[in-house]
Amino acid sequence: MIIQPSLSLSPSSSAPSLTPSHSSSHFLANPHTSSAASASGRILFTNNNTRVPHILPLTVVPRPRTSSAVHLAKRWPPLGADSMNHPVFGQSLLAFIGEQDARVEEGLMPVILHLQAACKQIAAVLGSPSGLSSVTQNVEASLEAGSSSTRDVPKPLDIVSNDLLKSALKSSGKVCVIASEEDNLPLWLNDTGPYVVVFDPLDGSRNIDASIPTGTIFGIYRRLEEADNLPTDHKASLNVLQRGSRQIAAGYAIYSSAIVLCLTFGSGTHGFTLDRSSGEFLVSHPNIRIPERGQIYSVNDARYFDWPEGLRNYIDNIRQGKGQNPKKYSARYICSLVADLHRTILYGGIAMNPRDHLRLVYEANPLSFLVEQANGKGSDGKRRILDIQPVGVHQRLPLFLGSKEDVSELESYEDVQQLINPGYEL
Ligand SMILES: O=P(O)(O)OC[C@H]1O[C@](O)(COP(=O)(O)O)[C@@H](O)[C@@H]1O
Repeated sequence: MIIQPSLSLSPSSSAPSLTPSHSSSHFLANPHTSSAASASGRILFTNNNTRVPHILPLTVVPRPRTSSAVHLAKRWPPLGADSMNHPVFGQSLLAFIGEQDARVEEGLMPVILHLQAACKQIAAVLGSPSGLSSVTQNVEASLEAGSSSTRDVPKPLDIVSNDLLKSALKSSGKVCVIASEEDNLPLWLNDTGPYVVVFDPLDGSRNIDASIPTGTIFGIYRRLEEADNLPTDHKASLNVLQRGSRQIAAGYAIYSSAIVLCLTFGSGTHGFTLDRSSGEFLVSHPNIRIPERGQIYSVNDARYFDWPEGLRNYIDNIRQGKGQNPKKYSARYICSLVADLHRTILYGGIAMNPRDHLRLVYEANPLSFLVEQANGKGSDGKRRILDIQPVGVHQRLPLFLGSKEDVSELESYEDVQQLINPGYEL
């Protein structure tokens, strides 16, 4: 069985197409297309004044078993025999969350399934020529903003991704409130949805024009029933500003040479790779364990001279093999948080941004929860991320994620948070 969104294509459409006017995009559906095409999220956008794309409720469609697991095994030789011999290797996401006892509470399943459908749709748009046509628009947007930096200018694909996720979460019927990086305020959806979802629709989008990997990040909480009788604005804030330790699930999707969805439901972290032939996410990285210690650090070290002494000493030491690990570390920095973290989760080491830049609510908290569930550690350099009480939806902080021993060693230098934050141009 697979679950697919009851949506599809205009009969004439075989590839996603994004009109130049992203703000009026509309998602068209045709129930007669093949399930693989639907599940891979082929999308047609047209200009018709409808801002939020429509995603209809999910339905279950029978599907014969395929040899997808065999293809996956060929694709991931570095995982080794352990992962591939794991009993859930190659299982579909639906089977994984549906068949494993108590892995996911029943009410949460529609939320996860709508989220994964939205991620497939985002991936489809990102991978389409019309998605790439946003390059021109980005340049124009930058010029309009009177700056060479596009940091604060949302790109068309940020907005499209945001709209897809919002529509998906709304359609699930299970979400009372959402908070997105792209929206100033939380959005109250309904009074009875048992879940709260926070998300960054498209992290790393400054890289998009060069086809560098990007990602979607999300965290899920239970609705605070004790706030039910408060005014909407108030209860919306309280619900989205819960401590990260209260998350019941979190995930990210990385859009790269493979599209991988990493999820935790509070008991381990698992990776699912999109099988393009069937359009399904299949278990490819069961029960990920970050190595206790790695040999890679990831940071924008052009900022070295703005760093405090503790951080400079730490990086100087691990580069030279003078840290707790006698091996010399290598540097890797993509400047795309999800991609830098995904590598760190698989290979070990530490990924960081020491300045107040990344967002607590929808970046640091979900990623820390995933990392902890994979045996790693998430810190702001002084405190466990998941213990910090958020005070604002878009609150920023320094972030250090990765192998337990590497993050603990970093913390032992104490003075590791970059306090100078001039706002860099690139
Ligand atoms: O400029 P820096 O400090 O290297 O920051 C890069 C980080 O910013 C991000 O691009 C996120 O920034 P935005 O949320 O402003 O897009 C991350 O993906 C990346 O890790």
